[in-house]
Amino acid sequence: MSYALDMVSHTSVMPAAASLAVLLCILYYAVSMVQGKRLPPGPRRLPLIGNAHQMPKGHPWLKFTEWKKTYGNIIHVDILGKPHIILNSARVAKELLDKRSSIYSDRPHFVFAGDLVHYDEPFALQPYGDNWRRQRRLVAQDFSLGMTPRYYSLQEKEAASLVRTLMQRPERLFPEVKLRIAIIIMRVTYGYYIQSEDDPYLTVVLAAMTNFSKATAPGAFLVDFVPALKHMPRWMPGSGFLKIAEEWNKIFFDSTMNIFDWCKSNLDTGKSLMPNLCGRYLQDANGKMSKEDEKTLLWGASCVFGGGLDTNMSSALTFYMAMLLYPEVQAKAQAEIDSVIGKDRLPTIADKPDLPYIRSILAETYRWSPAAPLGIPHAVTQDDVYDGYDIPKGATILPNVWGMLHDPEVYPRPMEFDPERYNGLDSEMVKVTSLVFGFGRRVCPGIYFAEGTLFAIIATTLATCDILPGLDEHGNEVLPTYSYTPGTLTTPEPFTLRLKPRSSSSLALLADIPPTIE
Ligand code: HEM
Repeated sequence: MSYALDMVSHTSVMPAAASLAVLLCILYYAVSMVQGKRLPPGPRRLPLIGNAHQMPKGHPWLKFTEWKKTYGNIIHVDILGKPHIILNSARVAKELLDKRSSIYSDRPHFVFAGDLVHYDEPFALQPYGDNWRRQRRLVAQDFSLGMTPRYYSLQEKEAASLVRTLMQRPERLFPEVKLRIAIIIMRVTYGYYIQSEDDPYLTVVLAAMTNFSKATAPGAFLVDFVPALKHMPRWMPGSGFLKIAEEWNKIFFDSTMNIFDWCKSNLDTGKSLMPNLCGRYLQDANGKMSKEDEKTLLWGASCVFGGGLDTNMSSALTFYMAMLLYPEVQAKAQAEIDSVIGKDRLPTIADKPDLPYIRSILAETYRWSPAAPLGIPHAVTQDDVYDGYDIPKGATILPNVWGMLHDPEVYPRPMEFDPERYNGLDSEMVKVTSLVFGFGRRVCPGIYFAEGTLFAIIATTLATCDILPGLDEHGNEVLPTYSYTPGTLTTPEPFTLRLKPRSSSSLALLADIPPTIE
């Protein structure tokens, strides 16, 4: 969200005068389009660049939350002529994004990431329309509430493996959480079992995700502000970004196609483990899937990794961080598990209805630090009016989910991690999940699946271990601070922990879970 002033990257330099002229024309046009409208209030704009200079680089949700005091629940900012509407209240977000979802379900258009690298082939970034709908249906069906129990045992096994490894090698906290979540996702999407961090099917998809962050980093590519540049001849100085786009496009296509092809060709050999998303639809088609349907499945499936990895990882790490900072919460959770489940077995995901305090910890994890603090931006497809304000067609809509979940009037002492604020009531917890997983027709299709993975990690860790702070070189305990990476998806900054087995029987229970290779 820190568009503008740093926008001319080293990758997209072109003759300055020409680009400036094009930019000015576009800005003039864009500004004249919104003139005469009664836009929501917002910080004072400068000519042409609008509010670009005020957009915070790191954690814009904090600034937007602060702006709420001055401008209120619905704020307009102009970034180089592009209108952005920030929603600071859950009520307004729901009224627009849920109730008016027929016009608020588009995505902003990315020129570099979308038109050039084609990251908008998967439905998560597809414009609202038939293609989006067809892909989404396949994924949403496979991860619907009724379908996710098929994956419980996998999620439980991987949670146990995670805990076993972290007991021995706590320094692997971040990479191990990532690996275990990646294993789960690859297995349920393609039937493929990642063997190690160096697995080429994994490394290529991680490379594609890294490039995606760079490609969508606000201001990284001038072509996003001057779309005509995408037609630049390749011999012209400053066209280097076209070469980058081509390279990243290849990595992205490889990351999507190779594993899909593996799944397709290993259905009959039995190596592609069932059930899995692609395998299921391919098997149902019995070799007669049309090219078009195959393409829909290919791109739809590719969203699972992109949508599920960093988000789940962020929440799992937030949980560990919270347990270090709130040992009393940890102790209560362990007491609940001991009294409901006992010590003769590990809790399972199916035990969730009987463990309200663990459910509250999960809800509080989402609330305390939502993985996507500003959700994923929507765009509006036609002019609209709300509360007397004009919302122009094409505006980017940014729900400030972090701000909504840290509103002291709704959540007193919002920076405290306090699972008791829900009184064990699912009706209160759902108010959190109904924001954290997004809105309207775009709501996250992986919500039940994500909850399974996180519940398994939380319950297995608490049942078997005490979660203790890491030690510095002098043997002193080091507590983490609430500090998060910048970006659309945010993750805790590195911290350390130790997992101490609660008893020999908890070690034995973990040891009883078969090794993760199936
Ligand atoms: C803690 C875990 C997760 C969180 C917090 C989360 C959050 C979100 C959010 C905020 C959105 C944007 C919704 C909107 O546009 O309003 C989203 C979309 C999406 N999520 Fe998740 N997600 C999580 C896990 C997953 C998982 C496990 C999957 C795998 C199936 C997944 C797949 C997707 C997809 C494909 C979209 C795009 C939906 C669309 O554009 O139609 N997510 N998620």
